[in-house]
Amino acid sequence: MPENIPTRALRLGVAGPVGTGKSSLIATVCRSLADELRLGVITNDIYTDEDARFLRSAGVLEPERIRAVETGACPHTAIRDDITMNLLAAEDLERDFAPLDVVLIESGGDNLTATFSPALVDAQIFVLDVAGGGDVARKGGPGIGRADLLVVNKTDLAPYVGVDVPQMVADASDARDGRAVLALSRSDAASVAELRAWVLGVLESHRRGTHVPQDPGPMAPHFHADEEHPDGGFVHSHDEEGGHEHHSGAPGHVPSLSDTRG
Ligand SMILES: Nc1nc2c(ncn2[C@@H]2O[C@H](COP(=O)(O)OP(=O)(O)OP(=O)(O)O)[C@@H](O)[C@H]2O)c(=O)[nH]1
Repeated sequence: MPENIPTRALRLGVAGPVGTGKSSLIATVCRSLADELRLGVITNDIYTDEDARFLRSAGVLEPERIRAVETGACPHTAIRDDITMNLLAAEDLERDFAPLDVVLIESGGDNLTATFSPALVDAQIFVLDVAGGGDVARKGGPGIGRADLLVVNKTDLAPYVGVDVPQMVADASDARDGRAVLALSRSDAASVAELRAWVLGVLESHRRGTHVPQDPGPMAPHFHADEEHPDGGFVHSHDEEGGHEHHSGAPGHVPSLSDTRG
């Protein structure tokens, strides 16, 4: 019998580039599970509560169960390096609606390689879509390679964008050493049923105390444009321990210790 059976809700992260369908996937999960599970949602946006408002207007949960975290800057930082705002939001939601079964946390969607800290979520889904191109899955990165589930979303659009879905799924499976990949469209009931079954499976092992949160690893160094910065922006890198640094310089600039901005 495992000793650490959790008493709190399963926290499930949903990450992926802008517009790949994270909010819609959360709406789909809520629609398919709201009758049998007690759910809550937290969204992350830089300056707005746009995603929370979308989900509230979709009517998939009571509006009060959907909370927005406004990160102010670098939304990936709020799910990886300094997770305080999200942890407080999750704890508040769990206290206000106790007991909850699952809290879904949507990332800000600002970067292809953003991942959640395993200190914030128990499991994470990384969402790509076919409209981003069939070769995206081959490019790898921590979310694509090591999230608990990779979703290849909007498969209904594949014929219009010339993407071979089975090939994209096979490429993704290769990049993931066999970890789970799901081809999804919100209009394809069979794929929605697979997503639902996956969430229930993770919840079951979370409740048994046998689920072990995995760290996909830190995101790749990337450039933040900033008009007021003398170099036009700065390079943002994350280390294995979850810290992060800002360095002066344009894209391609190799930072040295002396130009670390902290
Ligand atoms: N055809 C099709 N469109 C979809 C599907 N899922 C989402 N979309 C559309 O894709 C667009 C982006 O969806 P969102 O759910 O807002 O994507 P997101 O990743 O949350 O976007 P950000 O929060 O801005 O990063 C919207 O126009 C959705 O209606 C799908 O399965 N099929």
